[in-house]
Amino acid sequence: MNDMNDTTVSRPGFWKRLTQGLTRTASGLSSGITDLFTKRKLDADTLEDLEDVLIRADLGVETSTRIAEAVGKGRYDKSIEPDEVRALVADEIEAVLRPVAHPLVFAADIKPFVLLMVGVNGSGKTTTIGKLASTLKAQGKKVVLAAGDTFRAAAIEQLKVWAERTGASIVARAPGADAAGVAFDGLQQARAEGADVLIIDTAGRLQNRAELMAELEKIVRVIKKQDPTAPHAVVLTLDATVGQNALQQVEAFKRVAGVTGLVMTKLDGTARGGILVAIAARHSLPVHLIGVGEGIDDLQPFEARDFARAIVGLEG
Ligand SMILES: Nc1nc2c(ncn2[C@@H]2O[C@H](COP(=O)(O)OP(=O)(O)OP(=O)(O)O)[C@@H](O)[C@H]2O)c(=O)[nH]1
Repeated sequence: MNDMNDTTVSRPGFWKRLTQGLTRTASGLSSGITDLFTKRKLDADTLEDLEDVLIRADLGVETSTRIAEAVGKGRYDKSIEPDEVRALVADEIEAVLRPVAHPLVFAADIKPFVLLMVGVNGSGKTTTIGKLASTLKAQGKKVVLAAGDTFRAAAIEQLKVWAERTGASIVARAPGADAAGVAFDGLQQARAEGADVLIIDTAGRLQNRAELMAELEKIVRVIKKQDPTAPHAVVLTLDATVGQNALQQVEAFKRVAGVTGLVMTKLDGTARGGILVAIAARHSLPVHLIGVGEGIDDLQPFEARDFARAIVGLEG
């Protein structure tokens, strides 16, 4: 089995990118906690304020309430250091995230392993495909990319660039072509080449949900004609900056495409990175990777403890 945790980035480099990327969320949470617990006792009021700080970072009402309760347990009317509160909050967040932190595993006994990438336009699908393709190539795997976002010429071009960069094969047709046809050809080529992994890009026009649904369903149908067990993974990319809207996207793509795991990008672009915690609490879907910056190296394996500590501004 191969997973995406085979990272060449060193631990200090990884931690630096993560904390830098999460600065906006961390400073909101960290200073919120400092303001609340400096020279103040822990009581119902401070806990309510703590809950508000957590909700403002988009952790969701339910999770925020639970965390505030856990922090308060056995500590009423005592003074408590902000750092202790940060540590308690981080522990609670880690407990929510630990069950969902799973690397994307490409089972070696499935050949080709078919990965369907879904997500709205601009959510980071292409960057994720590039990252996965280069990691797989570095592991000596043979990869085929299928340019199934036939709606936009730029999407096809971008994927071609990634194929060139990583040495993956690519199957593409002209803009406007049938996406399911591209997926079908992609699987055929992957089989003919004896490829290990086929990654299929798809369009993400959520504004036309009926059409998108029909297109994704058709892609899945034609893939199954060649391999009834495929797709073996359906990964949804989510842009963290859309906030609560991300929860609706998860619902929609779960229904349409049977999502098996998530990648959350652009956590560096928001002070509300707690949305990942809200999604984890609500959907229990595996989170494979997180994006904390523009570069491909900013797309990192998702580690529950590191994320939990980084978003409250604690050291690793
Ligand atoms: N700041 C930041 N930018 C990111 C991150 N991930 C992706 N991006 C940028 O977001 C933009 C969209 O990413 P793409 O990978 O092209 O997204 P896509 O979903 O394929 O988008 P389309 O090709 O437009 O459908 C690009 O400019 C990326 O560089 C991230 O974690 N942080």
